[in-house]
Order: sequence, then C-alpha cells, then structure tokens
Amino acid sequence: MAEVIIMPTRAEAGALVADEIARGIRANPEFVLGLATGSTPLPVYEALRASLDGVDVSQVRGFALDEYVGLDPAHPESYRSVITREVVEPLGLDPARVRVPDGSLARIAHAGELYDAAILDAGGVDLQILGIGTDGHIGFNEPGSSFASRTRVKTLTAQTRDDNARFFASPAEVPMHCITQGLGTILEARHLVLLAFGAGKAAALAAAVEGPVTASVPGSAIQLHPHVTVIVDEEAASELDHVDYYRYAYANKPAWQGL
Ligand SMILES: N[C@@H]1[C@@H](O)[C@H](O)[C@@H](COP(=O)(O)O)O[C@@H]1O
Repeated sequence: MAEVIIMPTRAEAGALVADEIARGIRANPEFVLGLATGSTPLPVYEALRASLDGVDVSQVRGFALDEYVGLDPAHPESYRSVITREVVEPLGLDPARVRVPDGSLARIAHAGELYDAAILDAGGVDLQILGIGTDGHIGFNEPGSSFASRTRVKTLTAQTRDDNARFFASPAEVPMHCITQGLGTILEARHLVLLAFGAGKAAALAAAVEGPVTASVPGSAIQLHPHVTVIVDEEAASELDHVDYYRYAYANKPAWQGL
C-alpha cells in the first residue's frame, strides 16, 4: 500500500516534496525530476525556490508528463510554456535539460518513442510528481489506458476537456488530443509522489489509492509501484477508508526513513 500523508495545507505539502527533491539533488546533481502540470504541483514549485537556494541545479534534468497535440508551443497554456514559466525560469534550471513531449503535428508520429528513449538515456526518472484528474487520470492517461502503455497520443475525455477549459478562452479551444507518458513509462520512475488537494479530488483519489487496480482508474496503477508517496489535504483525504492508519503510520514514521 502506498504511504499516504495528510497535510494541513497545500503549502506544507509542497514544502515536504520540495525538501525531498532538494535532498535528492544534493546527493545527485544529475537528478532526474519528473514534472507535472496543472494546479496541483504549484505549491511544490513554489516551495522549491526556497529549498533549492544555494543548491547547484545546473545538471538537473526534467521530463514533463504530457503535452497537448497541435497547440502552438508558444501558446501560454501549452505545457512547454507552463513548465518554462512555472519551473525552468523560477528555479534556474537549464532549459536544454528539461524536456516536454513534442506535440507538434509534424513530428507526432515518432514523438512518443523518442521521448521514452530520452528518459532511458537520462537514466530514468528519480522522482515523478503526479496529480490526478477528476476522472482518475494520471499524466493524460484517460480511463482504459493500458498499464503497459508507453508515451503516445491519447484522446482527451470530455470531462478532462471541461476541467481544463478554465485555462483557455473557450471550451472549444481545449485540444482534443494529447501526448502523454504511458502508465508503463510512469511506473518506471524510481519514486512516485502523487498529490491531490480539495474535495473535488476525493473520489478519484480514494479509487486510485484504495480501490481495485483497474485500467478504468488509471491512477490505481500506482498500487503496482514499490515506492509511492501520496500527499493530500484533509478534503482530498475525505473519502479514504484507512485514514486513521495513515495518520498513525505518519506519526510514527522513523526519522531516518525520508519520503
Ligand atoms: N494532464 C494534467 C495532469 O497531469 C494533472 O494531474 C491533472 C489534474 O489537474 P489539476 O492539478 O489542475 O487539478 O489534469 C491535467 O489535465
């Protein structure tokens, strides 16, 4: 079972993850960080500014989970733009070492295999940050995604397009297709850190963490991974059955253990 940590605020959740990432980078300057977009990881990126103060990040590599297909990379809501704005620039990472899947139509046919090859070439992802969609997706692996899937093109569900419409001028502007790391790709990262905040995520989170392992809930793939940390606020934790155990385990977590 994944370790589940319930934090009082998003900022404290972000700080916990940021400290773990900073520890990893100090131990290994070529740390490979798996990046997520959406609103959920923002407290982590915010906290990283302080946690990485004085830490050499020049060799750190980053791989984003996903990208829209056919959206101009210069569009402010392309995940390339979001990662540049939220992560690369504020943290001073080397832009050449931070990759986002290539969603351009001209290169889409081979973009998935090239991306998986680049991750392998970098030695794999050390820590993958994950959010979760209200339909249970991780990355953009919509319900039905194979647990063996690699980086590839997917069609977004109507629910995901609705959820993401807030970032665009109109719902119709949300791209229909995306390119996302597969569940198989994500499961190869050495440590998965899944974050969820707010009541709107409670049902998807409970299904992913405690429900049956099923392609119908792509987030449930995390149950197959040997090292998963789930960090949530009280609202997102509200539909979990084993909350008392999670609190008890965290209160008794050995100081030497790390995340
Ligand atoms: N592709 C992203 C996911 O990586 C993200 O985890 C999820 C939740 O988004 P948010 O964090 O904004 O709730 O949906 C987005 O569409």
